[in-house]
Amino acid sequence: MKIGILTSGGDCPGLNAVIRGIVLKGTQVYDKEFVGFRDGWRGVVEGDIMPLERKDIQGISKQGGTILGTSRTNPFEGTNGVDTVRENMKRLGVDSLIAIGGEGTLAAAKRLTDAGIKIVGVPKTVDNDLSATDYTFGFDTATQIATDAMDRLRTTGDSHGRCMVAEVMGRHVGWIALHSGMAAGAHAILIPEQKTSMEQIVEWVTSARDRGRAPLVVVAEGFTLDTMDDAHSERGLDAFGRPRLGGIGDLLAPEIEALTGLETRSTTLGHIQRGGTPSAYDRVLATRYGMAAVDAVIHARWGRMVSLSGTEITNVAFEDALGKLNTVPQSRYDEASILFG
Ligand SMILES: Nc1ncnc2c1ncn2[C@@H]1O[C@H](COP(=O)(O)OP(=O)(O)OP(=O)(O)O)[C@@H](O)[C@H]1O
Ligand SMILES: O=P(O)(O)OC[C@H]1O[C@](O)(CO)[C@@H](O)[C@@H]1O
Ligand SMILES: [Mg+2]
Repeated sequence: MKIGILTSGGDCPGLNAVIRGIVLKGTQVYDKEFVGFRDGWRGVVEGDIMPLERKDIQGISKQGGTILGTSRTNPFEGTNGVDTVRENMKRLGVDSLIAIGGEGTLAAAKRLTDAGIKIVGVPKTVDNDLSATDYTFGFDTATQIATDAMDRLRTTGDSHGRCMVAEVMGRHVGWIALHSGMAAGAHAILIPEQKTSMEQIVEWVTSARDRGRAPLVVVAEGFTLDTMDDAHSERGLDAFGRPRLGGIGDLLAPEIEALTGLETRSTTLGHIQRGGTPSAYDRVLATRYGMAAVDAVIHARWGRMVSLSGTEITNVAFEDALGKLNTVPQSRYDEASILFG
């Protein structure tokens, strides 16, 4: 019987390194066979597979994206999800699945596991919003890309004496904003966990300006002002019916300019943060996750996700990873806020 691999949810750098780690250890150490399901749960529901032999994964750990493709397909929508998945797996000679994804993918994996499908999870997401693991792969690379972009925004901001607003990803949590903002020396970091007033933002911006600095404001896409009920969304719904975020930076910039008199520009980094080659850290973490996921399959650790604890790779039950999001703790925000203004 074969082991099936899928990548689901938003892509991120390091997915291919996980796939390579799984297939290399699985073929060389355990003599197992693998297939890849195309485009996340879509491939599982539609029985769309591609071969995954050793030759198929050569040299891919440095490649961004995922050779399997990904989607936000809901395996339970419009079909009798569990029966369809079970029948497809049986027909294709696939005994178990390794699902590489974020909290949404793993929530679907948990529902399938509860119904008897054999699944092991691997935590992926640039947002770093999964609990029960110290880090998800993809976060380090995204943070580095955002930091590089902010370094560039600062030189042009300095030249023109402008306030620069940099919008980064982070639907529910502000990890990318916090880390890239700290690394780039931002004068304000705005995250979903901390509603903030326009008055406070203006105070930070003017304080930096009055010291002769060109202020840098970093904002996560999921941030809300204290006057807003929901995160800013003007781009419709995603495949799972959730609002697509993005645009809060464009909303804030003219308000900052109007209230401070300081010329202000906004840049949304968007999917640039998810593209390109993974950092060395993410390649190593992803490869170790992949190899540990095969171990978990061999030891029948169904319904569990490999996770990073300190420097060790261990594994945790899906419910421990999914119970709550890995939000930025108040203490981390308070620590960073000493640097604002
Ligand atoms: N609670 C759930 N039950 C069943 N399926 C779900 C659930 N949550 C999400 N899914 C399915 O899994 C897909 C992937 O989830 P989602 O879009 O949240 O990405 P993710 O795996 O969290 O990764 P990322 O956040 O990095 O993009 C969703 O589009 C949806 O079809
Ligand atoms: O690629 P899409 O579907 O536009 O999704 C964007 C979302 O995916 C993420 O990159 C990862 O969950 C979020 O930060 C962002 O809100
Ligand atoms: Mg997610």
